[in-house]
Amino acid sequence: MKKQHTKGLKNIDRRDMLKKSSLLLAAAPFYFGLNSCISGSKKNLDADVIIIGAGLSGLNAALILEGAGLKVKIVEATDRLGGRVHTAKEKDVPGHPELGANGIGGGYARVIDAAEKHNVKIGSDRPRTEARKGELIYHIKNNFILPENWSEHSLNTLPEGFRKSLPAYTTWPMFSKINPLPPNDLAAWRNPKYKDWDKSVYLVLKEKGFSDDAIKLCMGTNSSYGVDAKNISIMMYFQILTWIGQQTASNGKGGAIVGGNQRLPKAMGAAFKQDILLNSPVKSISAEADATTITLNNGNKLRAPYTLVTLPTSALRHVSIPSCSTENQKRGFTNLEYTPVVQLHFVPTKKYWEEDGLPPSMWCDNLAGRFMALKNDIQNPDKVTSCVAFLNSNVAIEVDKMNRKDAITAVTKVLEDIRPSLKGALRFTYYWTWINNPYAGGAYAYWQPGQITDFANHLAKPIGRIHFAGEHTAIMNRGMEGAMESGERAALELLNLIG
Ligand SMILES: Cc1cc2nc3c(=O)[nH]c(=O)nc-3n(C[C@H](O)[C@H](O)[C@H](O)COP(=O)(O)OP(=O)(O)OC[C@H]3O[C@@H](n4cnc5c(N)ncnc54)[C@H](O)[C@@H]3O)c2cc1C
Repeated sequence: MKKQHTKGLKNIDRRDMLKKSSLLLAAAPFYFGLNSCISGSKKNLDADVIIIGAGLSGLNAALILEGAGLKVKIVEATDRLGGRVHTAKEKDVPGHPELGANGIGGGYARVIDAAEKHNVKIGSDRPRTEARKGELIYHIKNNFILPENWSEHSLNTLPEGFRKSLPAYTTWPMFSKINPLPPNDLAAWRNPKYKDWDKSVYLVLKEKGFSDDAIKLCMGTNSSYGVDAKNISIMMYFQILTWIGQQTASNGKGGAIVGGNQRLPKAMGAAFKQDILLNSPVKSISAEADATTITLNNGNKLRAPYTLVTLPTSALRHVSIPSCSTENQKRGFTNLEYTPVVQLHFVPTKKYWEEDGLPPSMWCDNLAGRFMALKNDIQNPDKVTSCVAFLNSNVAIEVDKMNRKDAITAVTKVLEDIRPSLKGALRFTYYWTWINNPYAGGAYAYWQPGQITDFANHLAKPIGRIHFAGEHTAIMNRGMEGAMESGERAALELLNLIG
């Protein structure tokens, strides 16, 4: 019997890819292999394909190519697999919250299939990076505001018709109402037909009567995407909404990997039988007529007929590559930015929320960001295991510019100033930045006005024998599923060429 998650989304966007891949894989033993299929000089080749980056996109591509009989080598800059899937170690933060990807959608067909195949369990009871319902208070312009008091509060500057919605959720229903994309066409966001919508969220909110103050509150404070309303395209929100609609329609069971999402890339890495070079940052990639050469920071070189690059553009900017295939691609590699995220983790040493009677978690318009009391002990679901100051957008950038010690001092001071019960109630445990990190450069790609029209369809264009994958090149999906989709697309692209 087919499992629930094999219905829905998977049928929409995987049908063609899988048809193609099953034909190719069936033919694999006869056609693939270093000596049978690579033209040109075969001397000094280290693999058929070198894959740079051991995130989900690189690992998925590697397993598909290995399954087709190719010799594949993965080269990874850091000492671990998973990239932006990164679970905190229990010794660093009790409850091991996710530092990177958190939720797995019910329609994440590839992620769910991979979890099943590699024997990691997806549980609906997941460690969280957000507060539970009823456990959050807003802290705006130095005032505590309970969600139930927001609609009538004097600091509520939202226009009529929006006043009842909380700042973090105000714009979504309206964006949903004006979303021009067809609900079943997950690729439509890149269709030039809709290019007039590739404009800033700011412009749209102004047209709807939002003041600058209200826009800053809703889109420039703890914003999950980008930095502020002026530098984000509303088309990206339409894409997210269309995709979420499909995720919901799939009726699948999502959640998170039991024991931490990082178990998935770890299991995928264990299933891959060939070499994975860790601690091996790549510094340059060059392409000749019949081969590609990658040079590591330590000077070592590897050669293969094809290289697949899975780095976010922010990390790729540190790597020297040949000229782009188009000017649009060059602009994309240069300008596509990643959402700023910094996290400071603490362990509560007393129940500060009982002392002042306020909810334990706070949504703040200052350096404390989203301060969340996390309950990540599945055996003991009411226990606050740790707290995180989850900083997005401008506050993340501000804190990231400080040295680590000053950042911890500054955020702790703000927390203690706004909420005296936190004085002496927090033991700092762990600091993590996705910004000041040469191998990430931010959490996930966000599209600025005009960028989707300019280069979304160019980012994945091969430069000679160098191919590209990664979440930012995904067409139908986002996040982890987008990474898996892109790895699959790139692997099939290579198999088509090599076969
Ligand atoms: C805070 C946060 C929250 C998120 N929440 C969610 C969520 O709830 N749900 C969801 O689906 N997704 C979420 N995501 C997004 C998701 O994690 C990513 O989209 C996905 O993991 C990206 O995979 P990737 O393979 O494309 O890139 P990456 O995982 O970034 O892989 C690229 C790899 O390349 C390596 N690398 C970089 N430079 C070099 C170099 N020079 N040489 C060699 N290797 C290099 C990196 O170390 C990395 O391992 C979140 C991400 C973050 C950071």
